[in-house]
Amino acid sequence: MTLITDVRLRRILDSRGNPTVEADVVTESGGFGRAGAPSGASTGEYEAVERPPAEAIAAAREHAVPRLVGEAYAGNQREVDTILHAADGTDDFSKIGANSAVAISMAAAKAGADVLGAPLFQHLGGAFRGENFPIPLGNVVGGGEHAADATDIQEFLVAPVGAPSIEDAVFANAAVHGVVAELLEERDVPSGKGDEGAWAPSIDDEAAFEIVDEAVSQVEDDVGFEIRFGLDVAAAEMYDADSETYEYESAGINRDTDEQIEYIADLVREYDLVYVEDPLDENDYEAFADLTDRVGDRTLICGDDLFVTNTDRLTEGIDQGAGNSILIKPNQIGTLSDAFDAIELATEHGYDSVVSHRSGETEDATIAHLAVATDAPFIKTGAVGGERTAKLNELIRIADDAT
Ligand SMILES: O=C(O)[C@@H](CO)OP(=O)(O)O
Ligand SMILES: [Mg+2]
Repeated sequence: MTLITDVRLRRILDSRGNPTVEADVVTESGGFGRAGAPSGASTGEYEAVERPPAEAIAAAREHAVPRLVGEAYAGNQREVDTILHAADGTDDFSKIGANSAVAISMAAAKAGADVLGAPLFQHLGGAFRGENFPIPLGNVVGGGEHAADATDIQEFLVAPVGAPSIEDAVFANAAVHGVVAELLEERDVPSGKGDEGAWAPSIDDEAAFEIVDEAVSQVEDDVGFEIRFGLDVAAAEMYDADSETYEYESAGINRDTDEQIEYIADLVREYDLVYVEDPLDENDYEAFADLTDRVGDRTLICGDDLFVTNTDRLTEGIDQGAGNSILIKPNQIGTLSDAFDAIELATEHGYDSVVSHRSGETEDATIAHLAVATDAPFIKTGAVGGERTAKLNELIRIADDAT
């Protein structure tokens, strides 16, 4: 029933207004799945390769589609993803593009779920999933590669750790986003939004810490459950290999690796941060391990550009004690099966998985299902904005048995 009878690929717009790949997968019995590839701005050096969409589509039509149509079963995700790898033939999807690969992989999963008549999370995770929900990390202030003339730290992320339900959690994050706007206005700081819908004011990181800390406390008092916050430093974007320093442009400060470790450890203690992503350069496992030694017992040290959802890189991290958490972005590695493998390896070794959006997104909500299917403790998918709320609202629907 899930034999694939058609795969169609097209260019659509992503949230930045750039083209991206959308895939439709149709099965013999009329099952249908559609998925769009997201796209990063602060991409890791070791990610699978995103090709220009028109080229990725042409290459996938030539090499992958003929191997799938009439040959593969959408309900057999491993088979679909193995074929995508074989059709590509490289280590990093540089032939058909990780954007074509991930769109087809996710569309096939949805077509498989459609034939089964099951919600996607159940098709992917089994009958006993759907009870636990990830804590949503909501980006409320940001800069870095996601907005010009804003904070050096890329993302200030609200974590409603005490929320009694996913609905309460999602609304709490949106409330903090709203209070941040009020606090900026009180200080006469004008602000637009960055790529992920976070406020992107022209302030330094110190001011951002004060504002987010205050906004979190206000909303915590209102809602009556614990809310904390964390960061995506995206430090690889700040790191200058020649001077071997992290450049904080808005503050006019450069920190060497030891100073960076000390600075982040101090922030963790001062603000009781629950989460710190990419605090150090993507090539520096050793510094990650050092920081994890110091504060890994009280916060998550998460590798995004460090691990790129790649089991080889995660294995290296596990061996060295680098971090205690991994960001999971299916398009970084190219298929859902690969993303699953990374989550399973992480779980086996006590690393928390954080399923994540990209800064360039579509309305696709697959990551909401992936997080529930794998029982991931966190999801990072923004706080507001249509392409972000697509995932958040899908989590609310899953909890309401309405998918
Ligand atoms: O760095 C990140 O974690 C992501 C998502 O927030 O950004 P981008 O998609 O630009 O890599
Ligand atoms: Mg990141």
